[in-house]
Amino acid sequence: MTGAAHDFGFDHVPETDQSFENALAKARAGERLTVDDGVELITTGTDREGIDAARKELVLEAADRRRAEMVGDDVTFVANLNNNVTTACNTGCLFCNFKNTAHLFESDSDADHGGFTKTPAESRDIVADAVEMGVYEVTSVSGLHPALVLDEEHREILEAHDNPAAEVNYKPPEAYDTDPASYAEQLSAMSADGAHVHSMTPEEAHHAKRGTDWSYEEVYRRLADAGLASAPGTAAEILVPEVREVICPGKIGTDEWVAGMEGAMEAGLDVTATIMYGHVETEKHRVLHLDVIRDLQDRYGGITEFVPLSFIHQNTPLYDRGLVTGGASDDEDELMVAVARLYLDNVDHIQSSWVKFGNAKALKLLNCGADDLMGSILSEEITKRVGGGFGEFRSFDDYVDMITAIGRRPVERSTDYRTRRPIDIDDGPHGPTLGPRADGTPLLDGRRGPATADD
Ligand SMILES: C[S@@+](CC[C@H](N)C(=O)[O-])C[C@H]1O[C@@H](n2cnc3c(N)ncnc32)[C@H](O)[C@@H]1O
Ligand SMILES: Nc1c(NC[C@H](O)[C@H](O)[C@H](O)CO)[nH]c(=O)[nH]c1=O
Ligand SMILES: N[C@@H](Cc1ccc(O)cc1)C(=O)O
Ligand code: SF4
Repeated sequence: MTGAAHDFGFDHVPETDQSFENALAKARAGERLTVDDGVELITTGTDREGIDAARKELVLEAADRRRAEMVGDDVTFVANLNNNVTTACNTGCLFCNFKNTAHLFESDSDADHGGFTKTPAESRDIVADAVEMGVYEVTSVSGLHPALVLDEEHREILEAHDNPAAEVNYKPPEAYDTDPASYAEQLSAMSADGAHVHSMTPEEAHHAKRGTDWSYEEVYRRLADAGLASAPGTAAEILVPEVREVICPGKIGTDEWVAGMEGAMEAGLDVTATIMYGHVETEKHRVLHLDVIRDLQDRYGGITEFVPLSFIHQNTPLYDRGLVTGGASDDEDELMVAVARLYLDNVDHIQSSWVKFGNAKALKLLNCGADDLMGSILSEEITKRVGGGFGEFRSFDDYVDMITAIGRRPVERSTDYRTRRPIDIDDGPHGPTLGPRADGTPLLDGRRGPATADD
């Protein structure tokens, strides 16, 4: 926990009855790891202060070998676009600078908040342009706007409350400059041109069922009927209550996050899973988090990939209030990816996120256990707004250059990884072929991605 500026008095500290050597031997033999094993590997031994460089190399090597055994040497990526609907959110997570307080979006506020809300028509136009360019997937994650509801039936239920703003975090669309309409209308707009819509984190699904007794399965079924194809497992952060109390006291708890993911899988959707690490948590919390994910996957099996999201600290309340002094170190990033690969023996794909790591480190992580290099993205907002400086898109030629530079084979994939196309590296320039309108034409030729709508 290099970033933590305080002793938070956590109950979970990295102490074990295991030795580093035994944990490494189990990892190399492909045995299922315990939490203590994971802690020994991610700390390079609790018997030593700090990270031991030689031991770290042994852990990375074991993870790289496991990656090769599980999924081979291909490096995958997807042609995708981020289309986030709104930045309005009152949840107040202390690591997030994506959101803006929702009352700033009200018609009677003249504050310049710098955020946005899109109407379904605007979302549709943005996605249609991207699909025309060859994009396969649209990833959409949004603030919990008080006017956003699941569908019209949900709106009626919320409006029937005596004081919906106080009781169920609901305000009518008329109160705002821009009406985001319902999740169902947004999903229907984003899927209209044939894109795979990857959206609705468990936190958003919780917002989409507030004030009702609907199950997560029911909610995700309705969302799937409206056009949702798979769900991102963000909002996970660190799935240990004592950490959530510090960094996101307004968010759903660990059990609720798990229930949301179960509901999505019960509704037949694929999901991803994430961890956001490198802030106040200890190495023990990181491994406890992996244990929650492995257990969920044992029971449901619908997690297609695990995405380690390294905390970007600039412009966040955690940093501004002096609770952290920075994010994870390079060693911590490498060990997070490696131990995720070794611990999650039931999740095939580990993603290296260039948005969070930049190109050089993202490539290095492909030799530490990761096998997927995310997506073209075209317009990235969450990391950019928080101060991350690694840009907003990667073209297919960028992907081919980067992946061949480390001696691996670039493969375009579908969101669910079930369709793959190895890229013929001699046949450039390269473009997507799996999207509904993709014909191999390059996604971008040095120009910026499609425009985004702003309030
Ligand atoms: C911004 S939220 C949007 C979706 C929805 N409001 C939710 O919380 O699920 C999506 C994810 O972005 C990630 N994120 C936000 N701020 C971040 C930061 N400073 N560094 C790294 N990841 C961050 C978190 O993991 C969060 O769950
Ligand atoms: N790692 C990040 C992602 N990953 C999402 C992927 O690009 C893709 O949607 C997923 O692999 C499913 O196909 N998205 C972000 O916005 N930011 C990231 O850091
Ligand atoms: N959009 C999230 C990350 C994300 C989204 C979807 C995923 O499947 C995975 C990760 C961010 O920028 O932090
Ligand atoms: S992480 Fe999501 S819920 Fe939390 S403040 Fe940011 S947008 Fe809102």
